[in-house]
Amino acid sequence: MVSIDVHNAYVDFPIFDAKTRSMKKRVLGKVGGKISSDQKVPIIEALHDVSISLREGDRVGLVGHNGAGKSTLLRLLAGIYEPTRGSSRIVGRIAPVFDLGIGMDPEISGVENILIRGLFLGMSAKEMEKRVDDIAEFTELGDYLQMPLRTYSTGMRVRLALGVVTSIDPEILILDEGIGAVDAAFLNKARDRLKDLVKRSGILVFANHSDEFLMELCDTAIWMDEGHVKKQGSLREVLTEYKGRDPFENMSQEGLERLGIEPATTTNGGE
Ligand SMILES: Nc1ncnc2c1ncn2[C@@H]1O[C@H](COP(=O)(O)OP(=O)(O)OP(=O)(O)O)[C@@H](O)[C@H]1O
Repeated sequence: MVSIDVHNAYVDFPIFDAKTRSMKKRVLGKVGGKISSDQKVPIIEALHDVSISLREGDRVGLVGHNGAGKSTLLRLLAGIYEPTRGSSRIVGRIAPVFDLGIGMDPEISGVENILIRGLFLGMSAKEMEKRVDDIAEFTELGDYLQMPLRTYSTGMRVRLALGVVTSIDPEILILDEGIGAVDAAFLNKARDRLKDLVKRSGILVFANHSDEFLMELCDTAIWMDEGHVKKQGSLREVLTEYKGRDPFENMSQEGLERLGIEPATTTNGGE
């Protein structure tokens, strides 16, 4: 059974080369974790006393302002960072998708990159061999799949990367912003594959700034603020408090239809 348990975890980054030269005017900081300078070396407190328990079937969206600690938390949940203090216990095979293009080699072909990227995401060579034709078809890259990756445009690389990412069978799927940054037309095509991917995953943790995208893939959320968990609950509840308005309010007609929500439910006692 997959699970993630984080107890009273802190992640600190000591900064050994912080500049001591003061500025003429003190600038008030609004983003980022707290910087403590009681010690000789300034320390950025990226995560502060975080406790989270996730189980099979949990689909969690991560929201918060720039520097709130979302990426650091994702890295902690993926086992990439160890807590400076506190504990984290992760049971299950993790597929961390922080950057779609990571692990791609420009000198080898598209097909070879599909296989290697799959291994990087925890699949076996045999499993990837079985999936390669389906991925190739999805990307619509045709003969380009035999060409070195350096000949691809940015969008072509994204197609390849998204094809691989949506073909894996992760027990724990950790998705960072990047995946929402692909071109809208192709994302539409990838939407069903992404949804299937999430259905196959034991646990999903997904950091994204788009309400629509979050609502499509997640049902609960965690709001990070200055390195700590400010609120945890249903996605709608957390988004409403974080944004100061109901996320359904400004959603496009198409978005509402896709989520299977009647537009009338978003207005106050509307027809
Ligand atoms: N490798 C690092 N070294 C030093 N400080 C870091 C490092 N990574 C993150 N931080 C700091 O930790 C805090 C949290 O950063 P993090 O990247 O987790 O925020 P975020 O919520 O993902 O932000 P954004 O939405 O801007 O990507 C910030 O203050 C940042 O400066």
